Amino acid sequence: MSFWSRIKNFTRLTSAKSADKSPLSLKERVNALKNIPAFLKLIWQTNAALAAGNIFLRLIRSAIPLATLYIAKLIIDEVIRITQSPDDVNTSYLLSLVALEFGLAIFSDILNRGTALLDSLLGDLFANKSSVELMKHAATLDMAQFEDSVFYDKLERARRQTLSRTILMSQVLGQMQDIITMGFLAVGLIAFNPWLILLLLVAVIPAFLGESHFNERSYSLVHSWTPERRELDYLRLTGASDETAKEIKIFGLADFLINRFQELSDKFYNDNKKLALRRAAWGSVFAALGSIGYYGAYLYIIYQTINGQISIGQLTFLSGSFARLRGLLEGILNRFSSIAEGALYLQDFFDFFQLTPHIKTNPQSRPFPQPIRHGFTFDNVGFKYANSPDKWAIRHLNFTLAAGEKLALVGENGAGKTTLVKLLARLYDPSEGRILLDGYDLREYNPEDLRKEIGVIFQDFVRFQMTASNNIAVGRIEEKENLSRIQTSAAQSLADSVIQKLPGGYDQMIGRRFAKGVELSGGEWQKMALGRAYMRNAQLLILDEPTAALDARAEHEVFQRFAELTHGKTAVLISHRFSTVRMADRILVIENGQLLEIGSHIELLAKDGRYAELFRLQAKGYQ
Ligand SMILES: Nc1ncnc2c1ncn2[C@@H]1O[C@H](COP(=O)(O)OP(=O)(O)OP(=O)(O)O)[C@@H](O)[C@H]1O
Repeated sequence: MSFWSRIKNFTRLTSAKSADKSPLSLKERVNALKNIPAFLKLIWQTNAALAAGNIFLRLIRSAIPLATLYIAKLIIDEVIRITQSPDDVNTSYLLSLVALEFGLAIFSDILNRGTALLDSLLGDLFANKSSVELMKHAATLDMAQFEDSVFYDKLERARRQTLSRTILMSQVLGQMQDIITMGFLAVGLIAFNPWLILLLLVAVIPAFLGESHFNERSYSLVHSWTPERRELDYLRLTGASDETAKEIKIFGLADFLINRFQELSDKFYNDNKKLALRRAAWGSVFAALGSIGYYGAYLYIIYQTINGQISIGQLTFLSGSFARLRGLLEGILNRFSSIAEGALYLQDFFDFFQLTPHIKTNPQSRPFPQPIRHGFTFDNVGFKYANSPDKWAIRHLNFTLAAGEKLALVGENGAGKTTLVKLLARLYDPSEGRILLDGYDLREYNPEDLRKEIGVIFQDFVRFQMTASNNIAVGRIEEKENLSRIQTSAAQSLADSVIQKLPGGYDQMIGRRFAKGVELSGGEWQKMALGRAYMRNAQLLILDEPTAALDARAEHEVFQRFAELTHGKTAVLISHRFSTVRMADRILVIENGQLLEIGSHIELLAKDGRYAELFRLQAKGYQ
């Protein structure tokens, strides 16, 4: 088991407040710092050699400032010695010191570039790896989770983290380096006068507290704006994309979208501006305090030099050390608060990995029947979508879809046909009742085994911006190199005639998104999608309005083939066209989520109920 898959064990922290907008407490902020070790482990796991090299170079770098300052002190003292003793003008020691400092400068530059290079390589690898892990984890989650806006906010924040976390990585490593550098410099300063260190701390701490306060405010602001930022992204995309351009132009929607974008972005800008102004004002006050501390210490050192207690070389060493220390300490404290802020964002990242699907593989799962013997039985099935908890999408459904049967679902828009099919494919579990397969609850089977045996083409099937051959192969992606299987499936769904007309044939890129892509018509896309169902060769085939965009001749042909090719297989068809529906063995009429009638075309016509009424209504339209 990789570290990534064990992420949740390392991050048993209070979950960051996802949707609420209240600022985070100090405890939550301190708690978030516990994410840093887990984060460092992730980096180490990404590439141990690069991480070790990075730490090694930084360790060496941390000793260089002290060495440089000390050599400078020796140089100044030597220059003064030479100027004060004209009899001894031997400069070889002086020159060797200058050469040493020169060598150190070159070495330091090489080290700087080395760490920058390792940082960027490691950062890129980390960003790639976390994106991959994010996609992998998202793939394990349930449909219902994708329809939940709180989930989307988490996903969104985690997605943003994958890139910006590389900055946090450099910050954490830089922090370690600076702390060691500071240790070296502090030893020198303490040897001279420990009070100087105290003066330094007093000068720097107010700035640190101010910074952490403002970082926390800024995190809360960004956090609370996640839904609005998602809307901003959506508006930006909708306002300028090939998929929306047509309707935006026809309906003249550009101004409507731009105004909404402007309104939201202005509000965010203003909130941000207020915070930035306060931060700048307080920042100046704290910086002035820091300067007072520094110049106080400086005066003290100068005074000691005038009194002859220390040499000019020591003066430059100490004032240099003090200035470096002040810079370092300020940097460390400020960086500490931005690391703490980064750790809060990291919490979002880990939070996402803590989400677990409800529909899981059951370790004692039942082997999937080969072949299905009796079929699927809906036993008082009811379902509510999590985002509409007050409304039953379907309820009290009792019927059996027998093995080998072709069942058509008929009903008005929103009646619950697609929902029924989604339950059959176990994209969701029923809110009440159960669905049985050959007498056992669907939950007793492994969801992956079930999905392998089901081929569903939804009405909103995906128009993959890929080659023609891949568009069909997605029905059974393991067979993507099996051109003859792809071609056979294409022939069965009538997609072959579409593909033959494409300049690149099966290798033709489809869709407008990428260079040289060819766009298809709605019906042509549908034939491609139908090809996926044949590619699948599953025991249960579900076609959810698969022919809505097909012309009359194509539809007739598609269904004749469908009937021949799925002979003996179980199939569910959803269609508003009764010419198609009547070909099914039985028809289930669904109304407001409930079963109204079920029977063959002949039986339902004889019953003279809703089906007969709708059938006659449509037939009249063709007369
Ligand atoms: N993801 C969802 N979240 C919340 N409610 C949903 C969701 N999908 C569908 N619904 C609701 O569930 C009800 C049934 O929808 P369903 O898509 O099953 O209808 P349908 O019979 O397939 O309709 P159509 O003929 O228009 O495709 C509708 O009232 C719809 O608003």
